[in-house]
Amino acid sequence: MVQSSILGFPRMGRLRDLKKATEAYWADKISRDDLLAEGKRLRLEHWKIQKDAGVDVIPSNDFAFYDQVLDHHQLFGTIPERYSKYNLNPLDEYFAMGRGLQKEGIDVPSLEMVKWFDSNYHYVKPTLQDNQQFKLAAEPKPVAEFLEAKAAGIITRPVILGPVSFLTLAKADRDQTVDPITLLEKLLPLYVELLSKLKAAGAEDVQIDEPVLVFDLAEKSKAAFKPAYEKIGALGAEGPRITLATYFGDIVHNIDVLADLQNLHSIHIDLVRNPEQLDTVVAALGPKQILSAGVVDGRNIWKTNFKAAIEKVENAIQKLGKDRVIVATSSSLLHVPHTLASEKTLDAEVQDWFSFAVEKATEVVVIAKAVTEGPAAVREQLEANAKSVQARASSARTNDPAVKARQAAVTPEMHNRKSAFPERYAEQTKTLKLPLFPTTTIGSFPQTKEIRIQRNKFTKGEITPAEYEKFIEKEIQEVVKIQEELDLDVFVHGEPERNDMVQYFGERLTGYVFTTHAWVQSYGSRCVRPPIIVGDISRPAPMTVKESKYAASISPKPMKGMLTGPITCLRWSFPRDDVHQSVQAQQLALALRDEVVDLEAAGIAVIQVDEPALREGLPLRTGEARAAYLKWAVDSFKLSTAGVTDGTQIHSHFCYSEFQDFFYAIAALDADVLSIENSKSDAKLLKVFIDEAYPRHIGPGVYDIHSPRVPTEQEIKDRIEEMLAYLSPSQLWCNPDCGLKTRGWPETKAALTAMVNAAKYFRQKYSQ
Ligand code: MET
Ligand SMILES: [Zn+2]
Repeated sequence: MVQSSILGFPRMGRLRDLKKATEAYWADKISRDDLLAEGKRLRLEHWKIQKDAGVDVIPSNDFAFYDQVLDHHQLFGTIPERYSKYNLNPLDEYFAMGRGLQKEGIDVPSLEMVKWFDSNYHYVKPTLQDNQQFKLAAEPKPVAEFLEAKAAGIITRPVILGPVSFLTLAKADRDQTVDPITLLEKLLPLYVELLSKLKAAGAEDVQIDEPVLVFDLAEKSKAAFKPAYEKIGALGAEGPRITLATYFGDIVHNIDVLADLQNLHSIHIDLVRNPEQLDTVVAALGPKQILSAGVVDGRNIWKTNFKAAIEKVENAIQKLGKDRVIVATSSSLLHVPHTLASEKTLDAEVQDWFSFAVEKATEVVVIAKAVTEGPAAVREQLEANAKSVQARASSARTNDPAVKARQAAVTPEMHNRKSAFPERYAEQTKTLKLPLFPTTTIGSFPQTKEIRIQRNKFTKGEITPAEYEKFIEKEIQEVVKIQEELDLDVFVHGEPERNDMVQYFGERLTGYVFTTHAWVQSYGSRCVRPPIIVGDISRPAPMTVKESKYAASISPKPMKGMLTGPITCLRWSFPRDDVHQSVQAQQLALALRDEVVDLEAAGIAVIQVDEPALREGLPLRTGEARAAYLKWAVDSFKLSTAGVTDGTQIHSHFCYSEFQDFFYAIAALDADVLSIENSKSDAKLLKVFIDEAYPRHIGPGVYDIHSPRVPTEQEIKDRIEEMLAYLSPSQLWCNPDCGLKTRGWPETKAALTAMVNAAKYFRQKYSQ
């Protein structure tokens, strides 16, 4: 019999129950016991959902109150002393590492959090010491959760992060120099101990995630697999059977590692992302080893095409036989929303195309049954599925001939500005007349409670569109007045009308749909609800011109139009899986190009196209895949911005500072002005701009907007002074790191006052 399996289930619950409980606990509104009980309730509910769906292999220890990687800190006793010294309750210590703690004389920042591979989930980086000791928790969470499920009559497969991935994803603590992978020998005994404990508790199977196998691994990490799994495998019958799971990429480039993993029970691979790796992996399996075939997408919300998925599994069965294949989700389902059943407002046509975690649980079961008993056993499901797949493929919503025709007519010239930067700059100076060290902000001003209340009223129909528009105009008037008082040089309208920088545009484009409950965890208790791209994208009408034009009409200063770029619109949505992402990006680019041209025609001479997600789209592996991505990503940006005349100044914004390995891409965008996050980084990073002789203008953020702390004028001056070591006075702009929507007004005004004064100081210094 071919079994069905799930690699991990989303833990937030149907109505983001975990988020609510966790935040209530942080706000002292519920007790620790209440929170623990809610966690337990959710775990049970999720196991039952999977069991009721008929899933054979159900995960445990996929639950976490904050982050599953952070859980391993407590599991292995790697809690830095700055947290452990307070002797907090373990749960509070855990949250202190995840989100920092400022309370009753304790003031400790969080550990670093970074993106989990190329997903929008963030994990807390394991942070290790030079003399790191490891100690297995007295009551290891994987054992506790296994027993909890067992007590409820459900036998699960505990999930743990493997030693090589744990150490490869780890870093030395600040001021420490240890190379984490060198700690392998010390860490391995804990895995052995944990696995024996799991076995003793009754766990026959354990899933060990080693997703780093999809990277271009450093030799040291790659070489760590052999000793690690020799040791783990040596447990033999004393330990559980191990499924080693990889996902989000292929492992063909590391295939030789499999030779050292032949004592493991099974190997899981992602056949949604990389179906082509099947043959290579099958050929490298040991004679009895089982293949866990990830054919149900753990990263996206589309209904699985049963026919295609069954073909993939059959293909594996042909080579291995039915006993050696398991049907699985491609990765944990952490990255998809809980259930489609919560969506009451989607229209029936598109609703039938989606499948969230609960629905995907049924999908693995149907596929497993189809290959075990033959298609007749699930004929009804297969027929319904084929119908829905067919309906999606031929729907007028997916295919817009006008969009396709427009894409076919895109020429190489459309990607380039009319002239090179020096000529453009000369034209821009004529109209903009900006001083040295021009000051500006990144777009949004504080989104006050009042703004949210009015937006809510408008969404619910409690106020008319005209009333809402009046309100927005009043907000714009206010921010214009404030910017006048602050004496900034390039104004913004403040984005009061935008709920979210992607959703706002999605709602004004065809091809997008929106959900009401489809939340996915981004980090800790924070969830996002990405819009879904269902079809060809076009712009029926201008999206931002009204607000920008209004703002420009009430001030003599240059007003910056503000757009979200094509790659960010794509990356922060659930993309289509039926056309390549480059095609979707180009459609977005064409829609935005029209907007840029319309803004210019409306008299907006400065236009910023934000691309904060450009870097995170980089493929996990270097080399060709990266170059290909950068080509289409850069082209999309250029296509969206190059329709204007030389006199229009194009800005772009990136809120991350790791642009060293990425410099060429940013430079290739050919934006007249870049603003980048920089206030927390070493100004030395800016050296790349001299080394590469960057010719255009740039505003490295002069202060951090993530905290309410107000920088002093002197701090900003020092910052600018440092930047001047790398950038010339004539190319430097002054701006914060990012938008100010999460800030309050008092600190915003104070910080911008300091910024403007600092800029004036340098302006004066350099104009003499
Ligand atoms: C995450 S980048 C945000 C840019 C946007 N224009 C803002 O100011 O909010
Ligand atoms: Zn930003």
